Formats: sequence, structure tokens, C-alpha cells
Amino acid sequence: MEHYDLVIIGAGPSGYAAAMRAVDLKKKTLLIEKSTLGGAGVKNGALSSKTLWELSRDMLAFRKNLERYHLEPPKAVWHEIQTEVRKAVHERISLYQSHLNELEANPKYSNYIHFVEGEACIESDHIVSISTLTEDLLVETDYIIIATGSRPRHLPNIPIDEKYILTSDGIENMDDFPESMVIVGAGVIGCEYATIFSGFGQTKVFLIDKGDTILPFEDPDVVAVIEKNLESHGVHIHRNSSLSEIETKDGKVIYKLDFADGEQKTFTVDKALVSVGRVPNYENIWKDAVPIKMGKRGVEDHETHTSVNNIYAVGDITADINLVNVGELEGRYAVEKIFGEPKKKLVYENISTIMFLNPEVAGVGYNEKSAQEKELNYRVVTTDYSTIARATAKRNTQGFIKLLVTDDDEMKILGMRVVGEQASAAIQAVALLISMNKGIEELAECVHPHPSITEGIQESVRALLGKSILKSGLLKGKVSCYCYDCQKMEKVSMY
Ligand SMILES: Cc1cc2nc3c(=O)[nH]c(=O)nc-3n(C[C@H](O)[C@H](O)[C@H](O)COP(=O)(O)OP(=O)(O)OC[C@H]3O[C@@H](n4cnc5c(N)ncnc54)[C@H](O)[C@@H]3O)c2cc1C
Ligand SMILES: NC(=O)c1ccc[n+]([C@@H]2O[C@H](COP(=O)([O-])OP(=O)(O)OC[C@H]3O[C@@H](n4cnc5c(N)ncnc54)[C@H](O)[C@@H]3O)[C@@H](O)[C@H]2O)c1
Repeated sequence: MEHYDLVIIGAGPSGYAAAMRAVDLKKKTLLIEKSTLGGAGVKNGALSSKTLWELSRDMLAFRKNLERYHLEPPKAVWHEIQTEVRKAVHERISLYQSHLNELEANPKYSNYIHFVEGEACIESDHIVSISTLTEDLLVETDYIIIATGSRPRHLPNIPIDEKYILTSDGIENMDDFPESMVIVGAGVIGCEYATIFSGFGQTKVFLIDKGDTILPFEDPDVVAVIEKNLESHGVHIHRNSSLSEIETKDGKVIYKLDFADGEQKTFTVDKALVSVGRVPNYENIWKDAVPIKMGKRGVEDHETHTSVNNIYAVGDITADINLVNVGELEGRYAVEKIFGEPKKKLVYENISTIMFLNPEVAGVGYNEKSAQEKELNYRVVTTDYSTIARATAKRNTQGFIKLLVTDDDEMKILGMRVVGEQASAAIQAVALLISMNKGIEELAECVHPHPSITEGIQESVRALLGKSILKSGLLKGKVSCYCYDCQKMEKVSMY
């Protein structure tokens, strides 16, 4: 039986990153994938949906520009869009595959990496079975990393068929733009697809969430901007309602909503997208004799270490945040932890995210909602995009920067949200400061290029320090600084 230092099950972002770190450390590694290299990081997930988002955003901008010159905009063609998305997915998978081929062929690396296409199962602490198209194998290993990811959550009362009632696994296979679509679940995936399909301009989108707001984990001021834009592009948000029935009949989707005032209404659409969260892929990954503990939301781990001494778990299979960058961080960390001491602790406070909406929403660390849930006192500055020269030049001043810091002299950064053009580019400096556990002085003194969105972050910091160019509280809705007292649960103006 072939013996390995490390076997990694799943070659999504988490497993692939873990394998490459093990190669760095010269460990004999076996990487196993049963389906698509890159996992949901590439297909039916992050890359494919972001390709759709970019194409939709271009189309929206193109339509707006033509309308400015009173020209009739052309219609987007679904098959062309779909082909472009498939090209992007193919390019990425080919990149990963060619890289693996090169590693396996190169004498410098070939002793350390071996890739097998097949379905793996942990038979016992040190034995993994692999079922490939041509044979069944058993291998022996010192350590195992489980990186088997997640899949869309199904609900018992929603008959998903991936033809009419779809999840993110089926939506890219549609034959054409539907004329109408209901999205069940207005979290990140639901709102991103509502943005994408309303942006293409050929689908009437309806949005339902079981909560009373879209993006229920976000602050109300962020939600307000996103809702306003979705509605201005024709998205209908079903407020104060809950889905009581949904079925497919004669090629249409019929759904019933119960409204808070007791009314019940029935709607008919072409397609439904169900995006109510994701569940971990843990079934048939290990035999009953292997005592890996599962929690409600995934494998229970302590900094990637499972309840079994030589088995680790990373990425979406664990109970924390489901993101590509988190999976890669955990994958690399687990390998360093197995084969030595990682230089840094595994921290999640500086994880930055982007929600691909209209406009982009970039975030790192706490927002006001999560800070208040944690009962933290904080100071918060909000700077409107209309104060930022670059946004004025872009002719789009919709959006704001919101920065939270500790309510003390140090003013350590707790978190930030940027809603607006180029939000994603603006967030990195703050993510770095959070990871370095730094206060805000550094940002205030940096010289930023002009005109840039990051100047808005600098002005926000200066406003907290009482030395901004535009003074807090004077121009209504432009720059404002508040202190939040968690005991009194109230906000008081700082200036
Ligand atoms: C629509 C959508 C959009 C998203 N957008 C973003 C985004 O913009 N930014 C972001 O950061 N994140 C995004 N995500 C989340 C991101 O895709 C996931 O967090 C990430 O892919 C998780 O990586 P992973 O390696 O843990 O799991 P996965 O990507 O799920 O990969 C797991 C792999 O394991 C394989 N596998 C499972 N069981 C076995 C077995 N028994 N044997 C062998 N192989 C097995 C699977 O085939 C799969 O390839 C998005 C997700 C979705 C669904
Ligand atoms: N840009 C990004 O970084 C990005 C993009 C897409 C997905 N993701 C990752 O994928 C994960 C999964 O995304 P998601 O949108 O499926 O999950 P989510 O947790 O973001 O949202 C699920 C939504 O469904 C609602 N819901 C739950 N049960 C419901 C029901 N019975 N009826 C109606 N609504 C219901 C919830 O209230 C919530 O708003 C995210 O947590 C995120 O980590 C990230």
C-alpha cells in the first residue's frame, strides 16, 4: 500500500491551497478530487457568479450610456453570456490542472505531490479508500485533511428539480433568460443573483426572505442603498411575507405568500432560485468507526484540528465563514500546524469580503449590528461618497464609508463597510491595520494618491481624530461621528 505524509480530500480552494503549502514543506502529499478542480471556488460558485456579475454590470453601464445618447440598447443574449462564463470556468480549471501536471512532471516537486481523480472515504485514522473510474485503491497516511466543501441547502417544502426550481448549482444551465424569477432567500447569493438578473434587464425579479429585510446580517444603512438600487432596476421585494407553498405546474413556478396582515397571494413566474444557505458535505466521507465530531453547521474543529488526533478539516466543511479566502487561509494553516508551528495565529477578525451587488459592498471586521450584539462600546464615523473627489469625477456619488473603532484613546479599528464604486479596492489598507492590531493614526498620516476612494477613508479617520478637512456634523449627511454606549444602547454625536 502506498504511504503518504498527508492525504487531502477535496481540491476546492481549501484543499488545493493546503496541498501547495505541503509541497513547500516537502511532504509527500496526495490530493483527491471527485468532480471539479477548484470546487465551488470556480464552477457554480465564486468565479462563475462573479463572471456573470461583471458581464451584467457591463451590460447595465452600456444600456445607461446608450440611453444618455437616446440610442436603443441591444438585448443581451443568454447563450453568449453562458459561453463566456463557461470559458472563464474552463480557463481556471485548466490553469489548476496544468499547474498540477507541471508539478508532477518536475523532479523538484514530483516526490511531494500526486493528484488522483476519484471519490475518497476515510476507512480508519490512517487508511483512505479511493474509488476512481478504473480502480479502487487503498492508501496509508500519517495525516488527513478533509476539504470537501458544501452544497446548497434544500428545504423539505421546496421541490428543487434544477430545471424550474433551481439552486446556484443549476442556474448557469438555464436555456435562456427567464422572463420572471422568484428568489427565495435574500442573503448574499440571493441578492447577488437579483443584482445580476435585474442588471441584464430581461428578467423581472421577485425577492423573498424569511426575515423582514434583505441581507439580514447587514446594517440598515447598507441595506437601504442596496434595496433602493434593486427596486430602481425593477426588483420586487416581497416585504412582511412568508412563503407557504411553491410548486411547478405546466412549465411555470407557482408560489403562495402569507402576508403579515393575514392576506394570502399567489404568483406565477418562469423560474425560482432557492438560496437559503449551504450545508457541509460530510456524508460518506468517513466510516462510522472514525469518531469525527459534527456540529449543527459542520465539522467541529479547534483551529482546523478535528476530534481525531491526525485528522484536520478546512473550508466550508467546518462550521465557520464560507469564503474562498477563509478556506485558503485554513488550508495553509492546517498544513503548517500539522508539520510544525504556524508563525501566526489563525485569526478571522481581518477577513475582508466583497458582496457583488449594485454598488459593491466591501467589509472587514465588525459592522454596527455585530458590534452591538457583542455589547461593544464603539465610535463610528460615516463619510458620504459625495465628499470624495474621485466619486464626483466618476459621476456616481452614491455610497458611503463607515468605520468603527474602539471607544478609547487608542481607537483600534474594529471594522469597516464601504458601499460604492471601487469599494473592494478601498478596504485592503484597513484589513491590514486590523491584522496588525493598529490604531488609526497611521492611516491619518499616510499620503494617498489623488483623486482616490481611499482618500475618503483617510478623511473618515481624520474626522474621528477631530482633524478632518470637512468638519463632522456641519454638512448634513456628509460626515458624522458618533459614540455608541452599549449599556444605554444609544448613540451620541462626538462633535
Ligand atoms: C454562488 C456562489 C458564489 C460565491 N461567491 C463567493 C465570492 O464571491 N467570494 C468568496 O470568497 N466566496 C464565494 N463563495 C463561497 C466559496 O465558493 C466557498 O466558500 C469555497 O468554494 C469553499 O471552498 P472549499 O474548498 O472548502 O469547498 P468547495 O469549493 O466546495 O470544494 C470542495 C471539493 O471537494 C470535493 N469533494 C467532496 N467530497 C469528496 C470526496 N469524497 N472525495 C473527493 N473529493 C470530494 C468536491 O467535488 C469539491 O470540488 C460563493 C459560493 C457560491 C455557491
Ligand atoms: N461575495 C461573496 O463573498 C459570496 C457570494 C456568494 C456566497 N458566498 C458565501 O456563500 C454562503 C451561502 O450563501 P447564501 O446566500 O445561500 O446564504 P446566506 O446565509 O447569506 O443567506 C441565506 C438567506 O436565506 C434566508 N432564509 C433561510 N431560510 C429561509 C426560508 N425558509 N425562507 C426564506 N428565506 C430563508 C436567510 O434569512 C438568509 O437571508 C454565504 O454565507 C457566503 O459565505 C459569499
